[in-house]
Amino acid sequence: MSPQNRVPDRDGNPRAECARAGSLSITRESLRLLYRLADRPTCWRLAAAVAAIAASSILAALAPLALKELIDAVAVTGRADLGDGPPFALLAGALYLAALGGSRVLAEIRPALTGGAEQQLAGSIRQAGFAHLLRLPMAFHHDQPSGSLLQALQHAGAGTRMLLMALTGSVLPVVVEIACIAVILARLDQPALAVCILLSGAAHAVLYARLAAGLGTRSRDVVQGSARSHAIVADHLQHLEMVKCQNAEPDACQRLAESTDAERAHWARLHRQRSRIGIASTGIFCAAWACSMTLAGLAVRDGTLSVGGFVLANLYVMQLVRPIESLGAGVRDLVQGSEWLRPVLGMLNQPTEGPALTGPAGASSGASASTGTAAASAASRSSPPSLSARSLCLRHGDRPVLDAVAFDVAAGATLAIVGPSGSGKSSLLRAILRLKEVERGDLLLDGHPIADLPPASIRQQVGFVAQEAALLNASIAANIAFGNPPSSDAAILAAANTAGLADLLRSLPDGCSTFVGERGMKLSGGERQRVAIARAILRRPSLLILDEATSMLDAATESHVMRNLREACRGCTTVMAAHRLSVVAHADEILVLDRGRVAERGTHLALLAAGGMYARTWAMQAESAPA
Ligand SMILES: Nc1ncnc2c1ncn2[C@@H]1O[C@H](COP(=O)(O)OP(=O)(O)OP(=O)(O)O)[C@@H](O)[C@H]1O
Repeated sequence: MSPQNRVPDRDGNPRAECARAGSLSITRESLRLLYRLADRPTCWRLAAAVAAIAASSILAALAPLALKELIDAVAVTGRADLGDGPPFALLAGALYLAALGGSRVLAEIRPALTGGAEQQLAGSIRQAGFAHLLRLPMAFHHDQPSGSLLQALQHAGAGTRMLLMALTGSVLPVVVEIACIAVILARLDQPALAVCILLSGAAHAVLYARLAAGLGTRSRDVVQGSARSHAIVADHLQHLEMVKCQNAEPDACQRLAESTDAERAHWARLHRQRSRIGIASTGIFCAAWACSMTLAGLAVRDGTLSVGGFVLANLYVMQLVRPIESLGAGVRDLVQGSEWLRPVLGMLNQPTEGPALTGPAGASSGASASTGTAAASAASRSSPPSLSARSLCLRHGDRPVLDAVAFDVAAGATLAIVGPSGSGKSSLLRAILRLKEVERGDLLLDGHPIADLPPASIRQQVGFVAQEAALLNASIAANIAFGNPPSSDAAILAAANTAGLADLLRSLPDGCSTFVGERGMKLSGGERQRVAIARAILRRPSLLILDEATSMLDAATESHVMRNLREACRGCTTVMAAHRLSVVAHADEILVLDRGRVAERGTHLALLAAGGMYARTWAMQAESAPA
């Protein structure tokens, strides 16, 4: 299957094989995944739980045998002989109680053993899912609401618990118990009775196999519905300011209400399907019980079965109710738990961008990070790469974005990309970072096709400042240090000062320790951009990529920050996109993009002299600039 086919749909379910696989194969895949993730203590705990379950089930199955002996002894002597010595009836009674009690005690030990295993596996699956999500290409994330991904990770934990509960609490004990009962019933030497019970078992198997498929579909609908609702909540919370300014709170609530209604309908269908299985199971049991008792009664009348044997047959048939009900519940939970895990399995089946780097983030980009000023850090960075493009074509889905773009940037030189909005500037920068794959042509880093280089090894040498500064809900210092080699407070402060944050930090009571809020909402747009620039400076990149990095700064601050940035990253190869042409005037070459094609190229002065698109834009901006 080609990678494109593995891109997920908008409902949170990958369009990979996983989304089409039947419930049974999803259950198999879920169990394989849990097996891979189980650590040694969990394996031991589960092995002990299985042993306890098997012993409990065997004791439960044997208990009626002791009762039969007790009843037969009483029936033969007419009374339970409590006279001389330990009588047989007393022994049989004691064994009956011991078997019942032992079975219960062992059954109670199971949750204590499986509880720890459930916690470990649920935690590990979330960890594995999150780690994998981070390594999936941006194309996956562009098509996937983050709320539904979050919900998929949560469902994975719940699904894991449900699967383990179903296996260790229902399916496994019941299978052992039914096997024991089958052996005992066979030894009663009542073939008609045995056939009757076997037929009932077969009918149940057919019932579960047929209804489990329907249950899988209903469970999948519930999971998708819930993912949709989560995506709606996350989407509106992330854009709360816009929702408020649009007075759109009722619209947002309405969207969630519609999704919740659909979800409720899916749940109702799931519950109906579960009830259908339960009712059909009870019907089969009643028919089997009526047949068995009729046959056992006839055998007692004909003298081929003792009274104890009749009671035993009755007990076992009755005792089959609970296991068969448990088995039904177990199968239902197994199917449902697997469906809860399906989205994460789908995610884990998606091919990642390439191997992640091991060791601390940015570790190789310079070990002397902890002390330096910007100048010292510039000296310690690895040598800058050259960058070139030949006939580069790129598309987003069916839309061509770049067409036959070519350029050469020597090591340490600066290439600027300008052009109207939507002309493909950001897409080109993302192609260099391998956040977007090239469709045709070559993009070469130091002569190596970027498509052949692991994304992590490219990004390790890059300092990237995006159009919208991405800040985590942490302190300013933590945001500057994020993903960079371990740095001292002095180095972080130096980077912040270089990025023009000195005045801001002085004005904040907590300085660099000030929390910036979710997505940096407690800072202004320009402050967020400067924190992102400080992060890039601290990285001591050999390749600097700036996408409208200073678009939110006033002209004076922009010129000050850009001067500092050039000084701090002196010697870096730089590729920058900007609308404000004054920012790119110093570049060694300026590429003017128009609808994905290179319309003009040259230095600032050459482009002005050419009197084309660049010169017209320059004149327009000069006119509107404040004196
Ligand atoms: N993930 C995406 N999926 C589909 N189309 C996209 C995606 N990202 C960008 N595009 C489209 O690609 C085209 C180029 O976008 P790009 O962001 O590269 O332009 P730009 O020159 O950087 O624009 P701006 O100056 O406004 O930032 C646009 O028409 C845009 O709609």
